Amino acid sequence: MLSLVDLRTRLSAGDLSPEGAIRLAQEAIAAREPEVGALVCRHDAPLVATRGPLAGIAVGVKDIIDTADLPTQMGSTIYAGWRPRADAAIVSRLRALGAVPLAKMTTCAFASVDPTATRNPHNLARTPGGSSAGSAAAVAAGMVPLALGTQTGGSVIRPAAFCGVAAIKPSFRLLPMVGIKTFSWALDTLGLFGAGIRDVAGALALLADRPGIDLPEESPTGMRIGLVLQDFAGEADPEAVEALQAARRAAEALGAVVTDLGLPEAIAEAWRCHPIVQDYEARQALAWEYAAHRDALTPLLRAQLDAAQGLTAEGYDAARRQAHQARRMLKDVFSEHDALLTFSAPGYAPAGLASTGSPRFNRLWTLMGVPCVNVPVPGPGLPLGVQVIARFGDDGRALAVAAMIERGLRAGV
Ligand SMILES: NC(=O)CC(=O)O
Repeated sequence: MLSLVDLRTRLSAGDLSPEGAIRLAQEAIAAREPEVGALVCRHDAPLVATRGPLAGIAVGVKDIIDTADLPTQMGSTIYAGWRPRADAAIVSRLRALGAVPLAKMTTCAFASVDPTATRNPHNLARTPGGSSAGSAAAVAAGMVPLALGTQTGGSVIRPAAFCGVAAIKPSFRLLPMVGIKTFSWALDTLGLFGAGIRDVAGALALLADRPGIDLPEESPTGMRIGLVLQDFAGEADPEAVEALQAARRAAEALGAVVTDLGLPEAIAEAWRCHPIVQDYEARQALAWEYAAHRDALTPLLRAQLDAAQGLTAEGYDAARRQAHQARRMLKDVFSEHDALLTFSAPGYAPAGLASTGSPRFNRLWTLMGVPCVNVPVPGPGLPLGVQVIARFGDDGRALAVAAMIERGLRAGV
């Protein structure tokens, strides 16, 4: 994979030019795209800035995020050829930092659940996950060092786990959602994919203009970590359970105190409320598409919006009250824990391309608005990941604990 940190080191040392770094991405895309299918479209001869902390960094942009110089098609025929007038705020930020938004990446239609044609680079007969399918697959295939995705349920963390890459779904609204097609305004969150935790941390610190988010010189010690099985979300597959235990061992070997933690029922109830909030808002956010182009909607999304027609404002308001109560209770949990450790996905990437997998281990945390980091777990089989979660606004701690666990796992402790 292309490491953003390694590329920046070579660029700073003058061992690599910005044009040369972009060429590395273009060559990798040419080599892997035919079998992976992560891209929707790309610049063949991009303008390459020579100044800025991200000069020479090629970025993949999920195709619900507006770009003024490339079409934004939402993964839907309804928006075939659509050309936004302006860049989304995050794309403008990338350009201001010198980065090159090189390609638009495949997405499930409107960032929901209908699968794309993108294949998992680790096993082309399996899904890369969704809805940020192309972003996760492109980083995993070494095509780009950084990719943007979004998460409403589990669309950043789950594909990152399936593809074996690092990713963060940051605290809610840490990054601007201006210029990104809305599915659920209470949930939609921009996320980042990179080769490793340090790559994602460095990118987020720059994009959010918060240097404190980047990894500290020293790994944190004595971290109090709550290991959460989320049994209300169902069982995880044996390989996911083993990956979680390996992460626990790695954390303990590096001085963390890991305790099994059950969550209060009010938080479990909020997990059940996520789909109500999501689908009630999606019904409004996609009202035009549903009214004017229902037959052109992808089948799973069409069924999802059909079912959403029966949701009530009263039910939506009750779900939001439950989420608010759960967020308050989660603050108490984080008064006794520095981070939580849980599953990133139920197990390996599902076989075939018919499903992008289940967000059942992700959706609660999206509703809570807390920072979530996927840590790839090395192993002989298909990629697996575990999820490190910190309190709202403490993205730097989530990344620091994730980097500690990543280091322990890589060292095989
Ligand atoms: N957009 C989403 O997060 C949906 C999903 O988890 O697949």
